Amino acid sequence: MGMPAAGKPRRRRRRLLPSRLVTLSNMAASMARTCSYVSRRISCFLLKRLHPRLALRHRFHGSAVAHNGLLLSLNKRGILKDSFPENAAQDQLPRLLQSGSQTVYCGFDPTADSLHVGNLLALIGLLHFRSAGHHVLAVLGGATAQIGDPSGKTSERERLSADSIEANTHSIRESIQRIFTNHELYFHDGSRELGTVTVLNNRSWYKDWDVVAFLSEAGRHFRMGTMLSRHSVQSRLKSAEGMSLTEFTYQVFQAYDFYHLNQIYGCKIQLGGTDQLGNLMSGHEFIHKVSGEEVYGLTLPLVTSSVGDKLGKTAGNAVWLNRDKTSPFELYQFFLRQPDASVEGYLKLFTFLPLAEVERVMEQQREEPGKRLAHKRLAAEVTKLVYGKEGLESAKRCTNALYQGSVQALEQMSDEELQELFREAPFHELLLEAGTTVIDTCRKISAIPEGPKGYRMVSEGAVWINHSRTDKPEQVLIPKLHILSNGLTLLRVGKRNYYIIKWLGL
Ligand SMILES: N[C@@H](Cc1ccc(O)cc1)C(=O)O
Repeated sequence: MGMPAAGKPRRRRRRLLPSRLVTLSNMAASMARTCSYVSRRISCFLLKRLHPRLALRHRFHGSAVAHNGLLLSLNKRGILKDSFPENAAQDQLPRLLQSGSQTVYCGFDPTADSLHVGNLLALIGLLHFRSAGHHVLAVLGGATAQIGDPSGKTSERERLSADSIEANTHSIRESIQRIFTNHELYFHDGSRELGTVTVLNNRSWYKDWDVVAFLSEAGRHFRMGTMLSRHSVQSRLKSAEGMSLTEFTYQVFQAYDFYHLNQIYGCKIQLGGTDQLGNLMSGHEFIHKVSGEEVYGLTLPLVTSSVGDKLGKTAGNAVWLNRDKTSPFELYQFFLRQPDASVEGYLKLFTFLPLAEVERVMEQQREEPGKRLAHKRLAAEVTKLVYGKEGLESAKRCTNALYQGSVQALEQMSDEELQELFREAPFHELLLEAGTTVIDTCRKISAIPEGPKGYRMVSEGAVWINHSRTDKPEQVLIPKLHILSNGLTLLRVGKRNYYIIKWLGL
């Protein structure tokens, strides 16, 4: 039997899954039935192995989950933008959330080797659902990254090799898991049972499909007119470059993902950025046609800086969520430096502080703006979520070493932290020769202009070594004072130009 034609009255229809998955999910479902008759224990064990989500749904059924007011609270924090179908956020969705634990998903295409702060809001959105007892699926688009989402892009992405997608998937999976773990460790008060989290890769379900079967079965439920009407398609069709068939089909894959997750995990809610609305709609329509299930899309706002730039993309320098690209110190500094006008909004979006606490922090900030308490709280909360307690300590240590003049913090820094600091300050390795002076050192690393001008800069007090002003150019470097016990010298010229010297041959 083929797929029923689109638009026919709804009834229970055959599942649109590649044969191996059909077998798996049918098996799981029939085992669920068997559970109630035969040995519950054994079957549930097998069921859980085959189909962990089904088993969890049983386990959470009836547990004290906090669904009430979740959407309201997300709305107050500014985390929600639109829902699809429109108005669902006022009516059907709150009812659905109150009826018991739901499964919510959000997808991330591994087109780079790390997520960036722009993706953080989607993860935080998932975590709010998790805190309220709902189950969370983070889907890595190992397959969809090969297609390339045209949403929000003005030109087609370069094709990514399978190897780089694989490597990207690996490091993004690590960061998502780290953030989920940090949330559980540091931001969960234990008063409620957290929902589960599962990280999936959509390659795992496309590898079972052959292309002809996929087009023949899933493809026929998509209408060209609707697909062409999507904003992501329209804007690209008008461009000189146009759009490839590959990109055009992207919405089919994301729609099918939602369908798959709905069938296998009972997932009824998908989160995505505002640019994802078209893809969410495609999923909703597809699922509705094929299985008659009602599902929902929720969009999160695009976070921009006070001057309208995409958050974290200022001056072409993205702020990443992997330590080898953006250190805890850099992430901390990024949030610390946000303009005053953005801080309250960011505290609501990027931290889990209760709104009353945000209000209190802002009150303190208004009383003593110079202390920048709100900025510090924001930076600390985000750094702890992304890099954990250790990461936050490291960020503070680096901040103290670099900006607060703490020699002790400088001496305590680990190699990793030093490397991370070197990303901000140039790093030089120099051989320590007998009689090396302050001016020799400054010249070797080109920290001062050549000739008498540079000499004058030192004697007039523009140069600081390990946080002490050093205005004697001919002074010979003294170990312990100018060279720290870890073989380092931190040199500053003027207010902001830092140089780090690692002395060799000590
Ligand atoms: N299209 C999404 C990523 C995504 C991938 C697969 C999905 O099933 C869902 C979302 C984006 O580019 O942000």
